[in-house]
Amino acid sequence: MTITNSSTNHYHAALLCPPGMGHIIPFLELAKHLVSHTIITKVTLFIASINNKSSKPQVETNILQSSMKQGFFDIIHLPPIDVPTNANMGTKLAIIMKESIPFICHEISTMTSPKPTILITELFGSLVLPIAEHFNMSKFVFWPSSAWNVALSLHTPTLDKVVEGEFTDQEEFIQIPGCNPISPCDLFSPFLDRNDQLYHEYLPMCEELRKVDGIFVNTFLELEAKTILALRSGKIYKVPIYPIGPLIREAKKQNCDDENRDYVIDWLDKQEEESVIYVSLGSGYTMSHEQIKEMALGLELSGKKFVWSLRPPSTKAGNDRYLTAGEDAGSNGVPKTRASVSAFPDEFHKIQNRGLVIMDWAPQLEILKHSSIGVFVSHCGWNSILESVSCGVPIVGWPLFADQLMNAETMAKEIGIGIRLNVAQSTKVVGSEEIGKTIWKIMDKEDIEGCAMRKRVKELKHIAEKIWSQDGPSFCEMTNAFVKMSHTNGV
Ligand SMILES: O=c1ccn([C@@H]2O[C@H](COP(=O)(O)OP(=O)(O)O[C@H]3O[C@H](CO)[C@@H](O)[C@H](O)[C@H]3O)[C@@H](O)[C@H]2O)c(=O)[nH]1
Repeated sequence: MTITNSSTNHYHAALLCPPGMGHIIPFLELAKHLVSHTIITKVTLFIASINNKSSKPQVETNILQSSMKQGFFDIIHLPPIDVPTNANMGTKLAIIMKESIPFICHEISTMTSPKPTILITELFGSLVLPIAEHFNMSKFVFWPSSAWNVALSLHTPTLDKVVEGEFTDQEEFIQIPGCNPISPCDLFSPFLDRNDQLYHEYLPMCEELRKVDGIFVNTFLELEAKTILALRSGKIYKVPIYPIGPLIREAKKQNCDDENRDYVIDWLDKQEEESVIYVSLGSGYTMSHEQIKEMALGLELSGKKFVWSLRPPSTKAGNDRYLTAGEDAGSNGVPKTRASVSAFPDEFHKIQNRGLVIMDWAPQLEILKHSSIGVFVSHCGWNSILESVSCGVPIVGWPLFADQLMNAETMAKEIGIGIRLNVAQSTKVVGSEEIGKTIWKIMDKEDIEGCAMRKRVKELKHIAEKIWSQDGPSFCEMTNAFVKMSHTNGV
């Protein structure tokens, strides 16, 4: 794309990222892509943090250190903020971002060459956006989740006026102009209780979202065409939408222990093509005893080999991070050498010798990229969905909370690359039979639906490969955003 004269100004973009790996990973990718974009000369990434007693996960430190070493952009850690321990994560994030405002203002006011002219943050940081006006900066939101989720948040101030009673008690699906309707059961945390502090934090964030110069969404047209077109039609609210995904890490740059990484990859090298299941329910979630039991039985029923990234309940991972389920096992299948795995149920021993359990940070992208992986059992965090798409791996979705229920629905229905598991509403657990038969269906070479999903995800993989090339669609979307900004704001 040719950039017009008025857009040849070079900008300094300040990025404000909430704490947590699900946010930090896509923000680092956004920062790298901005730096490599010709219109942006400098990027500063502010990372907010929570004041808690436990130290930062080693992997977070490793990932940030390796980005700093590359020296493409500056990283500023904001002072840790105290939050009530009993508050839910959404409320904690809102408090952290609001209380970080004085520190961000101080940092921005001291920056001189060049002064930051663009502020980009996430939904939870949107309450910080009014400071952009004070510093004469353009303001953008970066959305590390689906376009459907953007549509819901943009429509929330309208829904707030027309929906009576609790959202979750509605008998009808929630309608958003031009988009797929949303089941009240799939709405994320702020919608669960309109009297809760979180809803009162969330509503003004949605109002701020309506005032930005643009929303960068980590998605692309072929993934969510219907929703992106609805957003762009202005029927929901007139805000410029820029799909700039998929922003995901390179498979080579996984920040985990090399020896452990080699152990997993060597094991995968010995397996047949598309024969292994990869299981991971996210970077922070700890499975319950009951969930582990059903998953273990489900893996057994599937009859396939597996790699399972697992955080056991109420325990910390020990030093020895990788084990085959059988190798270190005692008579009941519980590995003897690890006090921490005493939390595993007996069902675990039924799958011994069939797979590999990773008790710490898994090299997820490298695993997904490996030709032996045939399916990903995922909690449907948006980064995981994008990574699976980019590696051409179909998904079995076990959504747990937050946006994951809507993500799983999009993954299965709009994107068409997998199946969402049925979760028992009372226990929030999926039965082993459901897990086993769904895995089987997706991996079965004879199953027509399974074949269609595998074909679709491979097509999307090829599209995703070219999307960030120079003059590829996502590169051009980013250019468009800054060209429009310079015309509108005259910066
Ligand atoms: O052992 C692990 C576990 C995770 N990851 C990586 O960590 C990221 C996890 O991101 P995601 O799949 O989005 O899960 P969460 O960390 O749970 O993400 C949070 O942030 C997402 C983006 O906003 C939301 O969609 C989720 O609901 C929310 O829980 C991905 O890049 C994974 O590759 C690893 O590399 N190794």
